[in-house]
Amino acid sequence: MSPPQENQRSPVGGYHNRYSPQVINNTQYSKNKGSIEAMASRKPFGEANLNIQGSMPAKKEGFNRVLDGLKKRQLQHDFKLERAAETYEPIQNIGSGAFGIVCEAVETSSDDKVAIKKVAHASATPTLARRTLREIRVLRYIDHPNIVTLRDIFRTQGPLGIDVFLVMDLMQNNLHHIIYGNEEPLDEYYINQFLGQLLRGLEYLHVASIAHRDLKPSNLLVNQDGTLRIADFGMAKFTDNSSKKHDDEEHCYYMTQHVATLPYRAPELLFVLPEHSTAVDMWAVGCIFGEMVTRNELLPGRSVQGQIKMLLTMLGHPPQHVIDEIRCDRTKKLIQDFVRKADPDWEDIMYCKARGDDQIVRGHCDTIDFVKQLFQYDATKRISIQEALAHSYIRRVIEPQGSQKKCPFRVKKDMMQVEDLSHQELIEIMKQDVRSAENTYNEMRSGDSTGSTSSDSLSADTSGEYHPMEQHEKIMEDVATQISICEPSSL
Ligand SMILES: Nc1ncnc2c1ncn2[C@@H]1O[C@H](COP(=O)(O)OP(=O)(O)OP(=O)(O)O)[C@@H](O)[C@H]1O
Repeated sequence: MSPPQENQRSPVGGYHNRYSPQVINNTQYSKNKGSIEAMASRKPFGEANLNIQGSMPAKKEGFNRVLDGLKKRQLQHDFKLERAAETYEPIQNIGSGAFGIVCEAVETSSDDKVAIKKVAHASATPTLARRTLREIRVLRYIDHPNIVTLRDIFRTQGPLGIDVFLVMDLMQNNLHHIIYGNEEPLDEYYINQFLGQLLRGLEYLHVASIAHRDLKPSNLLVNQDGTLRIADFGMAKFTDNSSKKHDDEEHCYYMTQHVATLPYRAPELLFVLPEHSTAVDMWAVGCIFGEMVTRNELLPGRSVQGQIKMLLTMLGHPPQHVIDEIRCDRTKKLIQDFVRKADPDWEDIMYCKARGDDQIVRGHCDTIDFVKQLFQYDATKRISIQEALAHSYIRRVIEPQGSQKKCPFRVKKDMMQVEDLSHQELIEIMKQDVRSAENTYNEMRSGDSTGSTSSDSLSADTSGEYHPMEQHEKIMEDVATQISICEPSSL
């Protein structure tokens, strides 16, 4: 059966489900060819056989009609766009997470396909408001080929507060589906390409001291041409010394609320260590890389305690100085009482997890060393993004790129502010941000290139008791003194 075409009607009615488990065509699979020469002999990446196939069984017509009707009603219920209904027409639900529902839609003026993420009642709790503001503030000024593109923001008034809608470029799939959508492990070529793009997207963020903090395969979106973009910035955070007091609170939060996805959670979050930074993402990179190679989660814990035991079993004990820093007595005791295991043999771990088919790791010292460096218990010893990009394994398998654009300085400043706001302030600033973004995007759509910036719009609105712009500027001043970086052009 030939693969369904994009937007072809599927046997069950509605559009072909491009989000069902997908397949990488392995016709180009060639074991042990990880070098740049081997990559060069392949088709250009844009033409690669990254085939997307539907896997929905045919169902009876009547049943399908009912099902379609129900889905349509659910979509209409979830995506009441109010004024924005003139601009966007929702087509189908394509994904949901703990905080958002995402639909595919068409921008009526351009016929472009977009993804709309709805964060329902975003103002209802401080956690939701902070998550939403973080996502808005990271994505608004970011422009990078490996980070999802935000096209528009708007809000509606829902029964439990504000519903915020983020409109993004539509991506066709996510890495989770791609890893598990095939019987065979992922082609080594794609593993390296995905890893390279993930590292480049992270470099852009980490250089600006922004940690994503929720990296996992389902948050890495992938298109048919193999482009990978990092998505879901609800946990993203500016990480420097000045945010330590919040880290303390968040460590407890992590322990109790299970915010970040456990199998990708770094030990400093899991063990309640005093500090964490962009290094948490590098641990997750190790987990994602291992998962691409083995088609199995490397550290699949299902509870905080289970995850800690999983680490101890697979990776052995943390060094004593790391244990000494743990402030949660229960965690400390759990680790101290746990039977000591030998240090990990990464070749064996990958081999065992891959059920004996790990062509990428077997016999490659540099790959093993790369993995070891990512799984350092001590975050200060863990490989940084720059070290990872300079590592011999990465240099062997990924073509070097020229110098990258810098993340705008305003993103750092805006992100810093998010962590200091009370619930009420979060709501006010979120409204301000959405309003100013709406203006900017509307002006861009209507071709007005003199569109006001966020600061213009914010300062224009000074009604009411609370003055976010004053607060904003004060924090900017503080940040400017705290961070000794001078980038006047991006201010
Ligand atoms: N731009 C996009 N294009 C296509 N699909 C997308 C896009 N953005 C998100 N998705 C899909 O929607 C799903 C949910 O989105 P997202 O992860 O942002 O929501 P969330 O509630 O914040 O998730 P989580 O529970 O991981 O925190 C994703 O796994 C992805 O498959």
